[in-house]
This record gives sequence, C-alpha cells and structure tokens, in this order.
Amino acid sequence: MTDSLDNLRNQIDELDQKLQDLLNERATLAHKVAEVKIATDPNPVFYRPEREAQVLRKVKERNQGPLDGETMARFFREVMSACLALEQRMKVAFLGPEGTFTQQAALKHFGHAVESVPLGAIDEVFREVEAGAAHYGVVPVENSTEGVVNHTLDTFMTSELKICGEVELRIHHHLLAGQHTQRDKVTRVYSHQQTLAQCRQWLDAHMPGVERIAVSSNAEAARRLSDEWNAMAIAGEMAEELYGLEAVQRNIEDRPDNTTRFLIIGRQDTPASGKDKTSLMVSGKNRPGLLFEVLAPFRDEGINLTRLESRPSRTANWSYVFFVDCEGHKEDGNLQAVLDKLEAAGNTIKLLGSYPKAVL
Ligand SMILES: O=C(O)C(=O)C[C@]1(C(=O)O)C=C[C@@H](O)C=C1
Repeated sequence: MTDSLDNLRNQIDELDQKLQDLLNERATLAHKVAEVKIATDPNPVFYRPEREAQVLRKVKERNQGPLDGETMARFFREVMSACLALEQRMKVAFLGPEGTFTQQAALKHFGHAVESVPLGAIDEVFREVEAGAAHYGVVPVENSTEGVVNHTLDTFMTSELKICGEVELRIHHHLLAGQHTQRDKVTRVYSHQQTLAQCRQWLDAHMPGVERIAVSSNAEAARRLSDEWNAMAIAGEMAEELYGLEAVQRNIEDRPDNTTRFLIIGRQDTPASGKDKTSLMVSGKNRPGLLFEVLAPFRDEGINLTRLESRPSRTANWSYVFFVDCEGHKEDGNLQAVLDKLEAAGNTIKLLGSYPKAVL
C-alpha cells in the first residue's frame, strides 16, 4: 500500500515544523554563547573556525543518508552562518569585483549570512582586515593548473595577519555571450590572465584567430560584454548570472579537476581543531644545502608537507624565502620541535598561522 500524496505532504509539514523549532532553539543557544563570550572577554571573538570545522566534521561522520555528507554539511554551513550572524554580522573582504571565484569561495566558507565586500586588489584585502574595517579577508593562493598566486605570498612577507582557514573550489570556466554579442563576428575574448591560461588548449582548438585580452578579473570580463558586440568573455557561473549572460560553451577549462585554493586571513590565532595545517615562511642565509636543512627537521619529526614554494626575498638579489605548508598545529609537540630546530640553525621563521583543514 503506498501513502497518498496528501498523507506524505502532511508528514513533511510536521517534520518541517519540528526542524524549524529545532533551528530556532539552536539559534537561541548560539545567542547565549555570544553572551558568555561578551561576559568573559573584553575583546570577544565570535567567529570560531576550529569549532565550525569540528561541527561540520561531526555532521559528515554521523550522516546516514540518503542525503550525502557533503550536502548535509552545506546545510549546516548555512545554519551556523545564520547563528553567527545573530552573534555578530561578519564583514568579509574579498578580491572583487562581485561575481569572482573569490566571492564564491568566501560564501562557501562563511555561508551566506555575511556581508561580503569586494576590493580591487589582493593587498587591499589585507589592508582592510589589518585596519579592522573587515573582520576577515579571502584571497586566492594557488591553482592546480597554473600554480601559485605570487601576489598573495609576497603580501604575507610584510603583513602581520594570520591565516585562519582554507577553502578549495572546483573552477569551471564558461564561454559567455551578452545580449548584443553577434556570435559569428567575435574578434576578441576577455578574461583574467590565469583563466586564459587555464583554457589555452580549448582556445587554440576552437577560437584560433580570436584575440585574447587579459583584464583584471573574470567578472570585469563579463561586465564588458554589456557594451560590446564583437566580444565574448570567459568567466564562472556567478559572473554569468550577475551580468545576465548566456553560456555558449560550458566547462572549457583544459583540466577537468581544475581547483583553486583560497586562504582566509584574520587578526587572531586559531586554536587546534584536531585536523589542522600550518603555514610558515622560512628564510636563511644562502648556502649549499639550505633547502635540505630546512626540510630535514620535518622529515625527522614525521610531519607531512603539503606545499613548498620559494619566492625572491626582496631584500637581496638571489636570496629566497621558502613558504611551507605542513600538516599539524603549531602547538603540536613535533611541530614545535621543528620550529626550534629551524631557529637553532639560524633561520628566520614567520608563522603565518595554524588553521583547520578545509572540510567542505
Ligand atoms: O560555538 C561557538 O563559539 C558559537 O559561537 C556557535 C557557532 C554555531 O553556530 O555552532 C557559531 C559561530 C561560531 O563560529 C562557531 C559555532
């Protein structure tokens, strides 16, 4: 015997009522958490990345389906975002304009109950957070096809901000046309330089004679189509929707697993969440075996490296700074031992932050 549609919908209504009551009960608790934070700390910190990561991990671990763990975690991401907004509405600066992948990353990480503020350049995002005009910032740091975003790494050299989180985003690029685009007369295609690079093979094969013009962001490329008839843009879905464009061809990135990693920057240290990463900068006097000496303590303490980059130090020609990402939190005994060894060997270390591994 199958249930009637009315019967099933009545059951859904009853459950929705319960869910709604429970969500409000949860929000009341979050509000009380805020009161405790205010009562116990003259400078209360409302956003707690380590706690959020733990909540989301638990959601995934205990999930029984039929909804999958990712989907369930995304629901809870939004629930916590709304609860946090009752405590304090977060202002999050990102590399704009509106519609960039960085905005998408910011919303993926913080949920939609934050105020997201577009800024024109990576160092502006840093400055906005340093000045306290935004609580947190979101900047791109590396792409799986095109490699590191040098500007972000270089800005860390002079900034005191801390990394307090990471987000990974699968990047899909679409060839977009505007209302006025005459599709058979297209002579130029706009996009950010990194995006053009990520779609190089597709463009070579399908638009060989079309001029590729690099602009400041994919969203800017999309915006330009409103007053041009012989151009197309390459950008993501957010820009497509924001500027009312139409996709001529979807997913034109050369690598289907094209992913960009973004960092969340803030002014506080983040306590351990149980599954963390640490980012640091190491510089030492140029000598034979310097890199080997920098890496050996990590091996000796059994710490896994997740990334290693070198950048010119900008203090003297041909001297370098190493950017190291590793597993673990700076309070962990073995990581402490690594830091002690590196310092004892005369290297300069700058800890950029320990933060939860991306959950979503
Ligand atoms: O546990 C806290 O500190 C809270 O403020 C509650 C809560 C949540 O909704 O679970 C909300 C915001 C924080 O970023 C972390 C968690």
